Amino acid sequence: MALRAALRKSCALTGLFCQLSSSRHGRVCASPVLVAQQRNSSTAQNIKLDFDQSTGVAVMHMQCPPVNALSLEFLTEICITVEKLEMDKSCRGLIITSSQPKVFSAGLDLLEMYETSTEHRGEFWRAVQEMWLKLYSSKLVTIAAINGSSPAGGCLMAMTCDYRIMADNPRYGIGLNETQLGMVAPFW
Ligand SMILES: CC/C=C\CCC/C=C/C(=O)SCCNC(=O)CCNC(=O)[C@H](O)C(C)(C)COP(=O)(O)OP(=O)(O)OC[C@H]1O[C@@H](n2cnc3c(N)ncnc32)[C@H](O)[C@@H]1OP(=O)(O)O
Repeated sequence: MALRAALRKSCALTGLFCQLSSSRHGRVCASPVLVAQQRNSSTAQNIKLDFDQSTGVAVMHMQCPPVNALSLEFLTEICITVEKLEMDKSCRGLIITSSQPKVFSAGLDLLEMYETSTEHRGEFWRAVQEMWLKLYSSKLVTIAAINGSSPAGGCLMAMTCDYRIMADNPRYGIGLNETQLGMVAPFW
């Protein structure tokens, strides 16, 4: 049973990798084939979603300027998008990438933790937890196409995907640097 599930995931993955290509400028991008075959395209405020029903692959472009900082609102949008895709039986895989130049995600929105109420911060951290648990436990094959810097919460997001592909550019950094900000991840 477990083996069958693993095989299913791996077959779906082969299809997903075929749709990723990288340009000479160190950017990872969805192949033009995907755009041409696209059946469904929807846009939430900070997310552009391209879903190709013929392959079952969705591409979630994060477009929350300037650096895709993960605010409560943005985290909620991400969770709702993943939930909707999971409910669609024709969707097998999800590629997460960024529309912002040079940055995949700057991590948690620092302004959400600064001079906000205890109640708001509680809601915010619950949304952080929901985001990574949702991705980590998703039945979809998930790939982070990391086309820019991805510190802290951005790294967490990428780590909770099944696979990560990062653009080969020495200017792009990735890692869990939040302790440098004096921040300790809460006990969940
Ligand atoms: C199981 C649990 C495990 C782990 C728990 C995870 C805990 C996670 C914690 C966090 O994520 S805390 C956030 C940590 N993030 C950072 O430290 C990133 C800081 N930012 C940068 O390093 C850079 O901004 C950059 C992302 C590399 C982009 O650099 P660039 O030169 O392109 O842009 P610039 O620095 O000029 O920034 C533009 C603009 O964006 C604002 N900004 C940047 N990061 C954030 C952020 N995280 N939150 C809110 N806003 C952010 C920055 O202030 C600039 O705004 P301005 O134009 O108004 O000045």
